Amino acid sequence: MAKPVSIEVWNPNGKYRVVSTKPMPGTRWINLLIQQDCRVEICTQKKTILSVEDIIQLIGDKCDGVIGQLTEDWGEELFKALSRAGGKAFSNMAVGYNNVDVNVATKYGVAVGNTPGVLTETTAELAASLTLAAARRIVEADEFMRAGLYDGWLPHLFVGNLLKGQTVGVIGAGRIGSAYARMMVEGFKMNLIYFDLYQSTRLEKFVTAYGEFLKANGEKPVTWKRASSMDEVLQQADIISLHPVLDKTTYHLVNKERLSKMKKEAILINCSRGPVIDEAALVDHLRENPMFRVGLDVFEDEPYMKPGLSEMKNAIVVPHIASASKWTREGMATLAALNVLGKIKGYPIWFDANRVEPFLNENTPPPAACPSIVNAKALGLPVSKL
Ligand SMILES: NC(=O)C1=CN([C@@H]2O[C@H](COP(=O)(O)OP(=O)(O)OC[C@H]3O[C@@H](n4cnc5c(N)ncnc54)[C@H](O)[C@@H]3O)[C@@H](O)[C@H]2O)C=CC1
Ligand SMILES: O=C(O)C(=O)CO
Repeated sequence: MAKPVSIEVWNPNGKYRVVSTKPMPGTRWINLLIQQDCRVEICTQKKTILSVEDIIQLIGDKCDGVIGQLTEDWGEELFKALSRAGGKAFSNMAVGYNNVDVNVATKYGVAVGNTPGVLTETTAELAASLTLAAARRIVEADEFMRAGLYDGWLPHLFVGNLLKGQTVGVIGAGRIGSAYARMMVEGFKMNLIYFDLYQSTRLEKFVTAYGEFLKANGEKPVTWKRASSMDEVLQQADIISLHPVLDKTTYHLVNKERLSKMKKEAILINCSRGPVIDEAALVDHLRENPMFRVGLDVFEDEPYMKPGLSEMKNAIVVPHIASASKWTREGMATLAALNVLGKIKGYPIWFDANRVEPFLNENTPPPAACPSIVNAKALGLPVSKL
């Protein structure tokens, strides 16, 4: 028998029981649920990653919906328990939902929500930060200063890479990949090469227009290219940033063979999901190519790193913080709560998951809709006409 899990309860007499497996930033999400007659139970257990058994306990005998985290394994056992407790909705507090078996959720009639859009710029900014930190060797230089090793300016001290005029490669030019590409093109006048299964017309138009602007001002225009294969990006780009979803097609997308195709002094950034890179192969590559650098926000076996990675001077590692700005995290909590609430109340699905701003305006009530339900079509849920 698993140990009881500690919880905090809001609005104990609410009609609908909604469980959040973690305390989440801000209070708007709690207030929105309470205003619509929900009893909100927040797990306060001091344990970073809850087990399936812990969550089954939290679900209990009656539960209308759950807000969960990307660290949790939402598969057969949890959706069965949720459905048995009368649950209709689950939402990840994340845009990525590779921790959720959506087919199983659909089988049990449970809607699966995610939180797109609100984290796009914040995540792209972290990818840009890692790019700059890797290009200019900021972490190494900081460690050097703190160790008291600086004894005067030297022509060769921490020489890194100039971004201006170089080529930035983006794999997965969706919301975040496109936002990152724009930052690097506009901010550092880099040329763009991207690979995605779909054409990103908006991104291409942006780079074209910015190139024309530069030309009109007597500067060298930036350019863009849609690559016909991922390898083309790896061979041509000086900086490569990974932004695809994690699924069967993107598991170990960057492996030993592909690493060997990249330039010896290239910089690789990953703010998508750890398993997109074969991390053991990456450690070998970093060891054999000291001028090759990486900036990683995500890891193959989080929270662990593959042996050897933490010793590599040419790697910058941060603990999955790409969406960690206050506004974004509060917004993610709000979208996740509204996904669950909307399904419980029988609201339709918002017409465009890429345009969720109306749900984030704190001065107006949110639309009566679920912001983003990934299995809406499979469940035959109606779409909002708003
Ligand atoms: N590190 C972090 O904290 C965060 C990580 N993420 C990750 O970033 C991912 C992307 O998020 P969004 O940009 O909002 O999603 P999105 O759906 O807008 O973009 C993903 C893009 O990947 C492309 N893609 C899919 N398979 C591909 C393949 N085999 N090769 C090339 N491209 C492929 C899709 O066509 C799409 O354009 C999320 O699924 C999540 O895993 C998102 C937010 C924060
Ligand atoms: O949203 C996601 O997918 C994350 O990884 C955390 O923001």
